Amino acid sequence: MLRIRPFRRLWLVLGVASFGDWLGLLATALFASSQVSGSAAQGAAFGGTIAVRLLPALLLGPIAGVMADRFDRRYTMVITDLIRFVVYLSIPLVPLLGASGAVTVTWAAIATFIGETITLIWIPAKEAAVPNLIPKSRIEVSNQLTLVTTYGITPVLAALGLSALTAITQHSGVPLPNWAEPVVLALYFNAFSRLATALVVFFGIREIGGKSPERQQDAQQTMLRQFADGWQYIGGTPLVRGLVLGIFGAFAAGGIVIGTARTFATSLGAGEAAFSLLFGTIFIGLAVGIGLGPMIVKDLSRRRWFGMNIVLASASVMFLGLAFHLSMALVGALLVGAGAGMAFLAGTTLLYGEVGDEVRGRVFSVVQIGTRMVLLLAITLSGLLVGVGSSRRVEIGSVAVDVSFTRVLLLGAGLVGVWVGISAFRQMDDKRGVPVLADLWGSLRGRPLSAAEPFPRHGFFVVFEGGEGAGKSTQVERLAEALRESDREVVVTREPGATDVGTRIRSLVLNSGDAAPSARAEALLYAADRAHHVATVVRPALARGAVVISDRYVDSSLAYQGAGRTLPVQEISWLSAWATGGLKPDLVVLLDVDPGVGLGRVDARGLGADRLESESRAFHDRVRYAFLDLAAADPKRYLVLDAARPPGEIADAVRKRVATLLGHAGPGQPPAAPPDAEWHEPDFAAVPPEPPPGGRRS
Ligand SMILES: Nc1ncnc2c1ncn2[C@@H]1O[C@H](COP(=O)(O)OP(=O)(O)OP(=O)(O)O)[C@@H](O)[C@H]1O
Ligand SMILES: Cc1cn([C@H]2C[C@H](O)[C@@H](COP(=O)(O)O)O2)c(=O)[nH]c1=O
Repeated sequence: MLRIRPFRRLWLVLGVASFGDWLGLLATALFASSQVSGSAAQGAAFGGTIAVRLLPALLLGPIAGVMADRFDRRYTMVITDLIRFVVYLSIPLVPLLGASGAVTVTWAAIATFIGETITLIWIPAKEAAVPNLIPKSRIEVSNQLTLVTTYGITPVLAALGLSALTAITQHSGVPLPNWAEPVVLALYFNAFSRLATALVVFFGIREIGGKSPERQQDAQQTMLRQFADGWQYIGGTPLVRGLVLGIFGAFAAGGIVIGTARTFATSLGAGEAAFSLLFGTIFIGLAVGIGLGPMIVKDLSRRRWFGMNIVLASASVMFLGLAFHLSMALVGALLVGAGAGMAFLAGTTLLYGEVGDEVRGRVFSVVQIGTRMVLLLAITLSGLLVGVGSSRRVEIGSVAVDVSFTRVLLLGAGLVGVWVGISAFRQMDDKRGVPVLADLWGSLRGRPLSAAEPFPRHGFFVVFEGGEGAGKSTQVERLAEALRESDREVVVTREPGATDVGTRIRSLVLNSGDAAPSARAEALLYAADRAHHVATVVRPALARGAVVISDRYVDSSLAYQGAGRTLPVQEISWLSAWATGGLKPDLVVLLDVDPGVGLGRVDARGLGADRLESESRAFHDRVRYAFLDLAAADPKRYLVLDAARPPGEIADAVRKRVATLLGHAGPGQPPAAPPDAEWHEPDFAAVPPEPPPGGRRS
């Protein structure tokens, strides 16, 4: 709790300063345009002042981050704020000293330029300092608060406040002295808000000061070396590189929509008002995404969420390209904003948490400058490109749509963004082996799936599945014999019952007489056996480089407890993913046999039937078709064989497939074709009533 206090103080003062900044931006532009006459000159003064605010990013950007990492951040923030106070205060004071309109405008532009340049040093120092003030678990909330305040509340308040003040003074009819004009008052507010920040940081947030030993050591290097190291760190750290590129991608998506919005609105047959609506909707989406996103997805992995949001924003840009009605376009714009906002929030939160203190200033400087540049470039380039080519009117039924280059641009940009998002997702996925949609759905419902456990996997994992008496044990032994002839270590195992714990579980589920577990308890018992089996037998063997051959694995639970007992299959899938830490087999050999034939073989052994073998024929039919459905959903991973064929033929087919998969990999080497990372999502909604077509088996 104590550690949060300084941050609260900082947040409050940053809110006021941000309000001052927005007020200053609007006021300086209005002030400059009010000093000259003629609409052209006023337009140039207004636009020029805003452009001047973006220019310093290009010039000072590269060294701003180095300064934030090199010097004491508290002093950096205080000194830069004091300079800004003086510079901003000078803007309304110059005309009071009798300067002409032209001199005043020129000075307003120069002062804005200096102020913005100084801001570029202040922001990385602040961004780098914030994570040192708050516990890691609170970073997202505080980041959320800061983003909403900076980009949502304060710009709106500034615009409303300024226009309200102007309206009141205009309607009152009382002539005001120059120094009390609303715009001038706003400029004073902007200047004094910087003074307030400097004082609070200096006297109230001393925690920002000082340097870690790593930063002290880094400061021995030249600034050029530190600058080069910063770029090397960003380029050479996959997570940081992915995050930075992803954030740029999200801003590019927003920029393209803004740049094309005017032409796009016209192509929808709507006018200026539609443009403003689209523009405003993006910002509403942004605020909604940043404000509500974390509450909705709850504990979903932020790395995954980041990639998902880039995909959401980009897919929404594509949707915009296809929209033929304003209502569709508004939905698209809302989703673009929400996706971009959530991606920005997740990305910056991850950066706060993952990037070390000694290099944080440089990373945030790149993010800050890069996003400005990308936004500016995307708006300008897309604004220029929309003029290319002519548009055609296409009629689809009763709807007429203008097919223009704007739409092509939106579709193309969206497609590239989707690709970037998927790549980012793949690069930084921390839950490999956990199905994406199930994970998302689970998180929305408050039950996120845990991440796949990383481990050095050098071996090969084959699983035999099938109904009762299909011949699994027979084929497991045959394959093991064949593989043992090579130099490989072969581990033969089974579920349930491969361990001491498993033996007890096996007798509980299969031979418990009248004390039979309920369906859910049964599912949990199989999962418990599996968790222990994977942790103590399968993973260690795979880590050693062995070939592990298991008689039954996860699919048995999906088929028996899911389809057989009719428990929700997705929940059984979650349970298994959790129990196994996301471990999937490289190959599943499914021995498919008519339950009548299989149970007949079991009967012929004369050992009696266990609890599951004694289930109804309908139960075993459901199990059979569930296995076949699982294989059909992921054909690359499965080898489906007709278990009525002679054992020797089946063994040959299995041996061949295993040899192909092991390829030329020697003992202790991973298989030639590494398995993909995710569980397929079973869907047993429709169990086929008739026997499977022969084509599904080899
Ligand atoms: N392809 C086959 N054709 C005919 N009989 C077979 C075939 N494969 C195995 N059998 C016989 O069927 C019986 C069951 O075989 P096996 O124990 O290998 O099956 P299983 O699938 O492991 O059975 P369970 O479901 O009980 O674990 C055994 O008596 C075995 O000799
Ligand atoms: C792993 C697993 C197994 N079962 C059932 C399937 C069989 O009836 C028995 C196992 O015995 P077998 O000797 O391998 O035939 O248990 C299940 O219902 N769920 C599972 O996850």
